[in-house]
Amino acid sequence: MRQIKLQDYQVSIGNAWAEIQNTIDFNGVSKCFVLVDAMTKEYCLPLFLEKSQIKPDGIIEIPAGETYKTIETCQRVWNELFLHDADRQALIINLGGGVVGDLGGFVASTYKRGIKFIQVPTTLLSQLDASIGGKVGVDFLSLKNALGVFNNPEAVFINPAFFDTLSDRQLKSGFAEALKHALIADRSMWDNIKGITDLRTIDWEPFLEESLLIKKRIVENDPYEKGPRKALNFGHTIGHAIEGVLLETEHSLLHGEAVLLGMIAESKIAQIRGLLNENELSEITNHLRKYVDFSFDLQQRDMIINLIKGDKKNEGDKILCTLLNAIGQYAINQDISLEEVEVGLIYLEEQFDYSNV
Ligand SMILES: O=C(O)C(=O)C[C@@H](O)[C@H](O)[C@H](O)COP(=O)(O)O
Repeated sequence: MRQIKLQDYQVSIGNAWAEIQNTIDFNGVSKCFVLVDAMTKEYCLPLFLEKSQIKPDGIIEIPAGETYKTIETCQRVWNELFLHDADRQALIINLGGGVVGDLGGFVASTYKRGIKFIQVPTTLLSQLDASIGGKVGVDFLSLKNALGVFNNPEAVFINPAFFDTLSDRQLKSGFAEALKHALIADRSMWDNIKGITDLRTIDWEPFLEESLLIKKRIVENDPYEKGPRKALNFGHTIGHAIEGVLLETEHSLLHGEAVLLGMIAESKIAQIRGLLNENELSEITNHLRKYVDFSFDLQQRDMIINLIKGDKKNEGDKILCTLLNAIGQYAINQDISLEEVEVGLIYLEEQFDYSNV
């Protein structure tokens, strides 16, 4: 078991099951609820209850999938908490992927002006991405995480044991966030990661720790994303827009898949701006493309552009994107034009020839 200490909470990686009950006891909790979605209820909850020996006062279930990361789903959960007479000493354990963690954290942060919560992320994506940094929220008007707050959990329990419940597609999507951490901050991690050929054989505990230490450094330096934390949004200006547009279509993508596409398109923009050279762009594209084994459709350009214009990082009319200026180095607040976005999207289409799915 490994531990990462952040300013006001701790992340345990590995078998720390008994620590979950200890955290509940330490916090003088009146009632404890476990939030699951339909998938984690079936595939993760039995293992979680058996190993942690927790006896929750209620299991609250929401439907699975990004389309349910909405304020309407929050209302259902708030309603359940009221029905169970949850008071301000109640605590929610969010057992699931990014949607459960982000939405559950938001529900907890706003219920009776805030109750405590614990994150038990079950997907590779949520373990690497949403688990630390305190960003909680929901989507709105197709804009990803448009409503939300920064609020830290009491503790985070990460366990690769849950990866047996993940499909290869989910695993690859989650891996995108590790690729992102390496690309923005660690050239040698990138070189190592390029050597990985089979995600199922990774020794996860040290791998997760290395990747999360990058994120920890960034979020502790800038918890409210005034500056350097924007580095973590590399690939997200274009990625979030693609994800949002495709969300309700038959070609919907997982978050990490959209971020992979975003990282490729944004690397092309960095190259035309002279931040990356041709070789670096090819190296990034050639490695990231190994994880792009899904089709995608970028034809709804106007909608993609509209969502890019609504990105949280923008200021006024300026689209402020995070780009790479070398492998392992980032440049925030890059004021990119719509023409450059178009070049990035065309580059993506050319790489994969998925423009006519
Ligand atoms: O923790 C962060 O900060 C990140 O930007 C991590 C992202 O990978 C993550 O997807 C995040 O939720 C996106 O944040 P948002 O504020 O752009 O919605």
